[in-house]
Amino acid sequence: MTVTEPAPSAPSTGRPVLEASGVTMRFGGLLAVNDVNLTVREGEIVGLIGPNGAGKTTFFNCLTGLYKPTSGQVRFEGTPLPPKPRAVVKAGMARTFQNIRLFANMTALENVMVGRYCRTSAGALTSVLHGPKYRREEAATRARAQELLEFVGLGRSTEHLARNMPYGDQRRLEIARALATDPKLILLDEPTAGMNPQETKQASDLIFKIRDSGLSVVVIEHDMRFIFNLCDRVLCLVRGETLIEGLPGEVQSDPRVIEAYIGTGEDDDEDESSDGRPQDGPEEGR
Ligand SMILES: Nc1ncnc2c1ncn2[C@@H]1O[C@H](COP(=O)(O)OP(=O)(O)OP(=O)(O)O)[C@@H](O)[C@H]1O
Repeated sequence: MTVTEPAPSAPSTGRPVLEASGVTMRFGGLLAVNDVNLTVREGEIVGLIGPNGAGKTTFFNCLTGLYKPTSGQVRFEGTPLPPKPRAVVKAGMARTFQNIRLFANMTALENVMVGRYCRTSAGALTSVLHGPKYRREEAATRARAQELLEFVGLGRSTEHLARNMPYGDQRRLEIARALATDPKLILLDEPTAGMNPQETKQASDLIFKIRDSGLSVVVIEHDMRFIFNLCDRVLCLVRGETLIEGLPGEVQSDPRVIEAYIGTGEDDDEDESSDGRPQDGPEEGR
């Protein structure tokens, strides 16, 4: 796992935005996440890595209110977060999903406008009557959505239907929609999955730009080069538990991390594909 470019410098010790303590999630007899702690500070980019089934997405789901953790607590800017997705978004936390979840038959602009509605105040009646308040808010929502599309590099695709957009653009559109909720923290679940190297580079540039605009970022990825070049800190989960949390260089060189991904060699017959590559290994620089 070698990295050619240096990792960005670690941010100053900003205020904690997100504090997860002792988060545990059990599905019947399966302990998917076990006593995981994570603090994300203002302006930080934190990476979450681990082999398939390590509990990364389950942990994200606990942070964003999709799952009520079996035990543990999630605090956002010092206040406990109720395990409800809407409350989490209102508090200032947005996310994207491993599998793209856009409104396929809506335009890029409409998709981003949908994300914006959690911050508008026009009630149902005002919306139906299309009164002046509704029209003012609608115009502001449209303008902000346009601005966000430009921010993510999709300024020329506003009227394209989401389903007709290239894969990398759809991922960027999802990020724009998440940004439309005015988050302080954004969680990205495998933002470069299926991307070619050029799209991956653009994704990393966009995440730096998001951080530079004042947000904190947590990102799940299997692409190790991407993670170690991007993040200020990295948390590695294995079988639902924290294996190590530290600076990218520390995590990258920890033999337990390498072992967790590629195994000790004892199970080679089971773990390797026919061409000898580990099936569940880190996808470096894909
Ligand atoms: N809703 C659920 N019900 C039961 N088991 C689940 C559920 N969601 C996840 N799991 C199990 O919890 C464990 C952790 O899964 P999770 O998807 O969080 O891992 P991951 O690290 O995100 O994996 P990947 O990198 O493959 O996306 C796995 O064993 C998975 O099968």
